[in-house]
Amino acid sequence: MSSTVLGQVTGPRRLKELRPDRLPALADEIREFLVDKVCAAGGHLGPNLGVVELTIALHRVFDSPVDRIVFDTGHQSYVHKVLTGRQAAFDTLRAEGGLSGYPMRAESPHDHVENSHASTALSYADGLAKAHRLRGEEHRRVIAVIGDGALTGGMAWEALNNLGRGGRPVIVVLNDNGRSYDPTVGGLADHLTALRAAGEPGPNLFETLGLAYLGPVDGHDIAAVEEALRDAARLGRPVVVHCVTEKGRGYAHAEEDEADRMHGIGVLDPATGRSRTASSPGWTAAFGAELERIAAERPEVVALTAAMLRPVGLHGFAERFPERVFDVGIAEQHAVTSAAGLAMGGLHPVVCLYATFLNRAVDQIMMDVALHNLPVTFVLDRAGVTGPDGASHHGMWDLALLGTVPGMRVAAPRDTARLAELLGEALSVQDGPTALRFPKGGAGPEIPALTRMEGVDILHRTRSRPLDVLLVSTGVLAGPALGAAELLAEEGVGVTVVDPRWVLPVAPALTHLASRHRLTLCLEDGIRAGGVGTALAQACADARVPGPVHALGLRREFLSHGERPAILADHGLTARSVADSARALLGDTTPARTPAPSSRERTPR
Ligand SMILES: Cc1ncc(C[n+]2csc(CCOP(=O)(O)OP(=O)(O)O)c2C)c(N)n1
Ligand SMILES: CC(=O)[C@@H](O)[C@H](O)COP(=O)(O)O
Ligand SMILES: [Mg+2]
Repeated sequence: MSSTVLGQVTGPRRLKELRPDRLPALADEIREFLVDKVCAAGGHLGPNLGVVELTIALHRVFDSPVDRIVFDTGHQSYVHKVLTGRQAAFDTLRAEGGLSGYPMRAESPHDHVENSHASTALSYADGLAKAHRLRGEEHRRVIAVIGDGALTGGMAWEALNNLGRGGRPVIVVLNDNGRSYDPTVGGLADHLTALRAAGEPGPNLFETLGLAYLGPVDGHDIAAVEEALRDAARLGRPVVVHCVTEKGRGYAHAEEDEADRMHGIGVLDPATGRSRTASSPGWTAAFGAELERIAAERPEVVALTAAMLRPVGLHGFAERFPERVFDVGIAEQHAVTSAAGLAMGGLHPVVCLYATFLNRAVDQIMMDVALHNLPVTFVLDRAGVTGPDGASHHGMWDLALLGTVPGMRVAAPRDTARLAELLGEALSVQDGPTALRFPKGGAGPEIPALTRMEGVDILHRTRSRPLDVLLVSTGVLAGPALGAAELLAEEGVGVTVVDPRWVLPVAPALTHLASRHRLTLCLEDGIRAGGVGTALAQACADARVPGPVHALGLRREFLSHGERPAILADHGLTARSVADSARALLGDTTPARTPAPSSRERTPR
């Protein structure tokens, strides 16, 4: 028999067999395990340290997977995975082919929701409970675990509106640690603070909507949580069990982390809590610094975040201009339409999101901002392949989605110099929305242009060679494009590499340049279907450009977690793969001649 309590817990059944007096030791061992594994791999440490006792109680009271335990956002499901037989897999946490950092149905029947976008759990629970009723499976309980941050998302209240009236016995476990990254904002936060103080005269928000309310419960007292969960299950009606927890509990470096209680960490030294990886100045910091600089000169510039002030680089802005930054909670739809209001009121709002979370607010961008030609600028961090956060975190849809929005202009800087330039250009646009997108992490070296032609940067020309291939690179894919040009030039292939900077709508100069080359390839760190390459192909067809236009981008698939470079390579977005694609596709076209340079190319800057 294993010498540790944790070693004996190979699944929920063994957990249920443990004597209650063994549970504190189990909790301690789980915390030690989490610090060890998450510091080694990176991931969500603070959120999971906060739900150790809560998750133990959940799996002792309920009978997963017959009972369905649904985690909102899913970043706090590591303890759930430890207790459902996956301890050994934690050495592969968030690695390609390894354990996902979120529930993953292929990993376990105990996992249900893989989407890491917040505020969805109560809607899943509502649907599951309806299905159980209609299928005669009402013995299966439905438990949704939602954080106080996720509860600030509108979908959660749409679901509560239905749960309260429906009478279906859904158990909502509110994991209230008082924060998302920062302390949770808004009137709801104030209400929860009053409830946590165990004193809210009269019916609270949940009871007013028709749900029962049990709490506040000390979320770190296993017996108390078990009792509350059993009481909730006996009620046979929708109920909120309000558990008060502490994010980062039990690991001093997390508890003392003023920023975000080690919400999400890289590889750390567990003894010191310090990063083991050197981080180069990244895109996010460059954006934040430039926005601050511009805002100092332009009082009409304001900024919005959806509960991610520091992750999107706005903390400096907030310190300098506290009255001009708005944290709306995890509420991207509200953020966008509130920005429309700010713009209608004469300001120039900058809505700062991770690209993947833009998906949630496309209608608001389309019908609340673009329809009214409002000057709102969207800054999309983590655009393109992100990597370890997996399928619902890759920022791979923004180009295709924004390409459908009339009047939307989208820029993709190739380096931080262009980021500053394009942010300034975006904030000078007053007759419609603009968007700027850049990837996660470190920004590479500056890539200067040879010349600029009607806004399009010419990065490389193979002199005195036929105009065989036009490589249109978007954003940071300028690097692989230039690498491919070098490889092709060694084979006598004439290559021109251009960076349009403003990638949507298609720059007219691009169709002109395409008309002078045998083949055009467009590289994009986004889904190929409906992306920039598709738009360029359509523009070239409309302009009767003879040569073929091919989009090199991401396949229309949900991409699992892994490392960004490997995923890009798998999609043919490396210098060698691009050269191979060009060489193969050139074979299908007729050889070109070496024409004189076009009069449209201005003198080098
Ligand atoms: C729609 C959406 N926007 C933003 C995020 C980024 N995000 C991940 S976790 C998190 C905070 C969640 O806070 P809470 O629900 O209280 O959970 P806790 O981390 O406190 O356990 C945020 C904003 C997200 N996952 N989904
Ligand atoms: C769960 C969630 O949505 C965020 O915590 C996200 O994982 C952060 O991603 P970064 O680590 O790229 O900031
Ligand atoms: Mg929280």
